Amino acid sequence: MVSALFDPDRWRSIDRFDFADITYHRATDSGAVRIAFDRPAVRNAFRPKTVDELATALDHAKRQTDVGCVLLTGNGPSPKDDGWAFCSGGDQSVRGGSGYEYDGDEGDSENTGRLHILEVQRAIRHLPKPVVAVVPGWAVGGGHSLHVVCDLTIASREHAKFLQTDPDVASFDSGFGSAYLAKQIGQKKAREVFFLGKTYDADEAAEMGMVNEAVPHDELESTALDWADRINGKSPTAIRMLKYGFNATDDGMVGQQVFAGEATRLAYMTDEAQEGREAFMDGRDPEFEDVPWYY
Ligand SMILES: CC(C)(COP(=O)(O)OP(=O)(O)OC[C@H]1O[C@@H](n2cnc3c(N)ncnc32)[C@H](O)[C@@H]1OP(=O)(O)O)[C@@H](O)C(=O)NCCC(=O)NCCSC(=O)CCC(=O)c1ccccc1C(=O)O
Repeated sequence: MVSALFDPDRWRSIDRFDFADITYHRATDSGAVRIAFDRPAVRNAFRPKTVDELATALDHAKRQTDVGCVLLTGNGPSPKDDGWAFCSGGDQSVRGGSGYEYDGDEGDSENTGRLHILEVQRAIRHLPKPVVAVVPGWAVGGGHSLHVVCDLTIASREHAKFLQTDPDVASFDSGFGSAYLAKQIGQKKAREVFFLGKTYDADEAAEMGMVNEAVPHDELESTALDWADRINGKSPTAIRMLKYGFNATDDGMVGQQVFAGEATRLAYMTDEAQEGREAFMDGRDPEFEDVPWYY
């Protein structure tokens, strides 16, 4: 069993990868993929191997031109105590002096500590399609930050719990996990999340503005798939440009670069751009006289 909330009739496994810490599935009847943390015994904490696998799955999902939505979730419940989790952040048992450490020779170079969950945050942020955090239980520490950076969050009314423990374990996500959270729920509330470390349920998190909707636990994944279907019914170009437009105001020159890159792609699709390229290849001056100066 992948997860108690997983409907095997609606997903097929993507077998080309040999993942140990995550599961990766493609929806049978919609343009969605499901990436799930698969370490329920430790509340789906991530170790460097988990982060590598996440990055690989996200990159694969990015390249699927018939996939318009990524669902990121956590499998469960825990075989130890039936507890549910989205993700409890970095696995503290493998945290070394300079970051999270690979087990033995898992890493491909020197076993220096890694903090590359931040690269996964950026991958989610820059993915040219929405990523939905599907939260069946605890979202804690770096797991909380992941839900924050996702485009949408849907949460189990019965089991989802949101908690920031970063300052308890002397960690600090001073990027998306906190500063972007403040854009979602306001400065006072975001500071409360980090400075007081209170636990919020799904309804409270929705009220605060960091969760889009709290739904019954049993309906969590089917509702998430409904959202994916809604997204897939819309214009891929419009959704992509909207995502990058939402990002751009907070992402500085990188946000502008990503947005401008997609604008360039659209421009490349015009006769005007074809003329520029063909003129260069023909060794002649380009003829732009017929191109209107749109207003
Ligand atoms: C998640 C809890 C609140 C759940 O509590 P509870 O339901 O009572 O369950 P427990 O009995 O505590 O846990 C069950 C079982 O799981 C193990 N476990 C849980 N979380 C972790 C974890 N993160 N690492 C390792 N193991 C974990 C727990 O030990 C139990 O094991 P048993 O063998 O059964 O006893 C609660 O568990 C909890 O508070 N967990 C710790 C949460 C935490 O502090 N996470 C780390 C925050 S820091 C972080 O995530 C850094 C991320 C990062 O890489 C980063 C890097 C650079 C800049 C920023 C960041 C960033 O923050 O993103």
